[in-house]
Amino acid sequence: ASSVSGLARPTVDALRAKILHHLEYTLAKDAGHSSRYDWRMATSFAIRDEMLKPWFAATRQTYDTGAKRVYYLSMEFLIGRLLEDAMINLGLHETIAAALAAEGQTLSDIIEDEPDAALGNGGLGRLAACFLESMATVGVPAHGYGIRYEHGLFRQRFEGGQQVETPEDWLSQPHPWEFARPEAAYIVGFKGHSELRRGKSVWVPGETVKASAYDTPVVGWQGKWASTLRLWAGLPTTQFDLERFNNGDYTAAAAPEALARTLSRVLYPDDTTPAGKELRLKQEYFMTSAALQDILRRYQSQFSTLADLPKHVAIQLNDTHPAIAGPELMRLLMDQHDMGWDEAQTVARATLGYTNHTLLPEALERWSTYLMGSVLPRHMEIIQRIDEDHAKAHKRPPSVGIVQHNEVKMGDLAFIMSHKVNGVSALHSELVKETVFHDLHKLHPDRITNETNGVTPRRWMRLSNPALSTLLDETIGEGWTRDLDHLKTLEPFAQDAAFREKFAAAKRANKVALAGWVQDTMGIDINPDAMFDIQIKRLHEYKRQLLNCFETIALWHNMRQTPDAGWTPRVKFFGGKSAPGYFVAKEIIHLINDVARTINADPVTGHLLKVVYPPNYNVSMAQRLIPAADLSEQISTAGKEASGTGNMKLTLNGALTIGTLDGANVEIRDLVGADNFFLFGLTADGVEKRRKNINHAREAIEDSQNLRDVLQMIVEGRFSPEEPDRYHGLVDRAWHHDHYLVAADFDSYWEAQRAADALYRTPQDWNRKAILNVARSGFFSSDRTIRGYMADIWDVPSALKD
Ligand SMILES: CCc1ccc([C@H](C)CC(=O)N[C@@H]2O[C@H](CO)[C@@H](O)[C@H](O)[C@H]2O)cc1
Repeated sequence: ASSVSGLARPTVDALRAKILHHLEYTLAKDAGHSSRYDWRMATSFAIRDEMLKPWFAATRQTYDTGAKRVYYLSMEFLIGRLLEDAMINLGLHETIAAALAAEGQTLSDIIEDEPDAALGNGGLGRLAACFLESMATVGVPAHGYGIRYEHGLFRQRFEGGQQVETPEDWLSQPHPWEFARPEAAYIVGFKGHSELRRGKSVWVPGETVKASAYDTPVVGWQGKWASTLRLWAGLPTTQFDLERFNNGDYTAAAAPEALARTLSRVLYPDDTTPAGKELRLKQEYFMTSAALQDILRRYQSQFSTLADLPKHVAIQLNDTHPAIAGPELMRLLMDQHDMGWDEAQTVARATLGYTNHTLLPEALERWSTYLMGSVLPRHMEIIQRIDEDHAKAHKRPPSVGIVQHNEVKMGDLAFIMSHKVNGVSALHSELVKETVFHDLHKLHPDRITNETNGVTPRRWMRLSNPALSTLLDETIGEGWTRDLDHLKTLEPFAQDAAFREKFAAAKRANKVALAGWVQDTMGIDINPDAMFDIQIKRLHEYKRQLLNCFETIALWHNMRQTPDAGWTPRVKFFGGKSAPGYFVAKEIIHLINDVARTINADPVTGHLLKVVYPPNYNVSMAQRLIPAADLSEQISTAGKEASGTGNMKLTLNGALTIGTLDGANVEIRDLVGADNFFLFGLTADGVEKRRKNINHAREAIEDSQNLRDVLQMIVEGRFSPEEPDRYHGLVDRAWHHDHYLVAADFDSYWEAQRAADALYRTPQDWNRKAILNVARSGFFSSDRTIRGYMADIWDVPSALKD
């Protein structure tokens, strides 16, 4: 296989010299007086130097060949740490470890010292990060465009069991993986008005900022190719106002700077309900406009005819957050490049693709026409006219329309301005056709397609789970890292007792490591032979952490009554942040922590059940928890989780799933086999039907002794003796406003959990099923997902010749 760089790997001594070089010449530190930070930075710069080769080569080849480019526009990139990922993809992990050891440094300590780049909320942001790495591995000439937030997703800590947020400040230390690109800067306007000049609309912005670029290379597996993540920072367009400063009006003097920086100051921490704030709309336009200006500048440096843009450029919108791209691309083509209306619309539509990641009505962005009209007056004009064109071209039912009830529906705008729209799992894409875009689907029956999500096996297996990865390499060779379908060859080993032993040993080693970390960081003693039952994801009612919490209480209650009944010991892990303003989710966090405090202090069940909720769940913590999981909790109300990606990561790391027929759970179960999956609960259709019975919760509770006991204990303050009525609201909602059918699914969930208990007591059967889960989940590689986008949406070939 030819790699663009095709260069030999540096030796231990060469890398050791490089690290010492950077320590001395880049950090101006002498090895004897260097902190862990210094060693991390020097090591990062040494690795970064190795990333430049494939990066330059990929960039050069793309220019030389005039290859079609892919641009991924996203308000979020949940990257995590980069040092170890870069080492793994460059095949330098052992080499660096040896080089550092020779200098008395421990690689794992240096890796731990790196802050997560938490530039995202959850699934959508992490998917974007996995896609960048997969595009670099598959060989797609790709750029990601986003915002260089000074503050990523908030830090979570618990005070009295309640979530408290503090600002995240990953940039308080220099970030070694970015290159400032001050030459790549664009003016972005806001407000003002648009006027007709010689029959042409011209926008006169009321305020402007400068978007300045920072580039981070993302190398693929074996350093054969690389993609670029370009993040924009806000800078003032006006000079520092010295005169005002000299007149002592310091704040006014600094105002332009402050205003500009607010655009890239902080990530909005909502992952379902749009904040609907003006600053958020400005952030979305800021990122999108800078990206499109940069894309057209690069395009025109290679090609002359803008009408051919769709032949050479594919732009993917990561949800509606960059949906202003439709009107903005048309504005640039018309107002700055004199293209006609119809041609500009056709060119834009042929270039754009839109991915929908949620069906939750409250998550669909709608901007008031007033706000859109005041912040982006020219775009409001263009949106109106796009809507009129669409109305003229299609006999539309009243429900269809971008502008309705004084709101701009960004979903409809993205749909109408894209040549392809996709959902993120087979079930979700069908539900998108039947619900959120039902009428538009009728008008454009071939526009919606499906691209089931995936995850990168480099970070989520080879990096996170070296124990399993080494076992796979020894058993089926290491080809799986580039082509995850190779896992299929593992299938026969499920029947091999010796292999099952080794597989179980790898899992147990990860569980022992996690138990040590839980002891060190939380002082909780957990048994590594207990079943590690893990639910890690953002806190949201539809994800039903509450159902898991209710089952935990019921299990504890039953264990207490018959502690010697041969219960399967369990450790329940929870991990996840709630949006700061999401009161109900924060109450669920409080209850889980109150339940954990009570159960973990109970001597009767101490050896049978523990509940662990480490604060500040993030990418790096996921990498620590997932390899140690036995049971993966994917228990959302059917029809609500668009796909899920944690479910894929846990399956690929040998966990069995307990889940509903929702999102990608459906495809996981189809591939791993129904008898290797703990299914429970209503289907998406079943949910709609059951909801029609307004007493569905009360009836279910009255039918379930277990659930009634649980609610009784909670309402009595069993878990909040210091405030017995703390959860009266929560219990009332469980009886009367159980929108996500926690009660209706409780008993079947309980049964499924007991089935998991029983299987866990027969390790041979458990491990055989776990091995089959790994062997049959190669489909969930984000490389396969990217190849789907390349074929179905972007029409882009790989730049790598195999
Ligand atoms: C504007 C507020 C906001 C911010 C983010 C979002 C995202 C769409 C929420 C999200 O992360 N969705 C998740 O996307 C994953 C990747 O496709 C899916 O696997 C998850 O099922 C979906 O919830 C919605 C609304």
